[in-house]
Amino acid sequence: MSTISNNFDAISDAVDRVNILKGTANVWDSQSEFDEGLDKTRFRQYANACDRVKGFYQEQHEKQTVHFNLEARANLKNNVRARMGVWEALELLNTLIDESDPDIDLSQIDHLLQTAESIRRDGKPEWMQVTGLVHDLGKLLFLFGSEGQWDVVGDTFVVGCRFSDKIIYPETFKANPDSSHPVYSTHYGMYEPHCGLDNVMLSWGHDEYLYNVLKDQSSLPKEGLAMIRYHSFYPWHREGAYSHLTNEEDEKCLAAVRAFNPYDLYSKSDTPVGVEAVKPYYQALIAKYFPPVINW
Ligand SMILES: O[C@H]1[C@H](O)[C@@H](O)[C@H](O)[C@@H](O)[C@H]1O
Ligand SMILES: [Fe+2]
Ligand SMILES: [Fe+2]
Repeated sequence: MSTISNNFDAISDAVDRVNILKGTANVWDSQSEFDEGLDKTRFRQYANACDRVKGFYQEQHEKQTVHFNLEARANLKNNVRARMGVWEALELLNTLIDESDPDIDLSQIDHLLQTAESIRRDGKPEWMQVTGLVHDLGKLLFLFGSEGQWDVVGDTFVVGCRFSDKIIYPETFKANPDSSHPVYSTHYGMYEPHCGLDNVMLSWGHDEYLYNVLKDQSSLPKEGLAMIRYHSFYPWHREGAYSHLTNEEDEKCLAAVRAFNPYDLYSKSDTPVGVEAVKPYYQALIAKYFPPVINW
């Protein structure tokens, strides 16, 4: 009996995968609308970023300790911060100006719509468009009693092992007490070799928070959830750090996260999208992938 039901599970998983990829053979195409005519070198220029950005990372790199990260996760489990739908969340987030971002002058709803629209223009599947639409909604943490922006926005990195020199402003970690911790300052730190990203603690912020909210409250495929969870993990997805901790499963996620990245980063050069014009389209997509009310 159990074999039959296991078989059913396996078949329905396979059908789900086929449906996800059906008609979307180009999901991981490296070609995107940003491949021509855009000067990509003008993004993420941290060496000559303004003091706001430098100050942000100074504070973040000092305060993201293992101790803080354990507390943040415990706090997440014990609380529901708000109950609202995705569109309402988008509108609420619009009040935040992200201090970590050297490239954005627009509001968060503009950024999310630009990301989603650029994915849509490239003919990518609906689940990826809607992932683009929501990927930064975790920044709502800022309105839910975060300690500042340093525990909400910015690039992420692994805590609990030596801070990688592939993280931006690596010298600022000197001020983090974990830099001189007998375990956390070592190559593997508190981890086993190739334990997989699912078993490491990434610095707490909007990615990890939103992943935790949506993993049980959406029908996004695992690739979409990986895009959300790792989109700020530039030391890994762009710089190739942490290969001593990752496993084969992470390689599959990496392809998804890399496919997503250009839409997140380079759409910041686009002109703003008219919210009202695209609202009905995205509200229909939201209804397909999320319940009407989410526990945040
Ligand atoms: O400043 C940005 C911004 O906060 C993004 O939302 C995040 O995903 C990036 O990694 C970060 O560098
Ligand atoms: Fe983000
Ligand atoms: Fe983003």
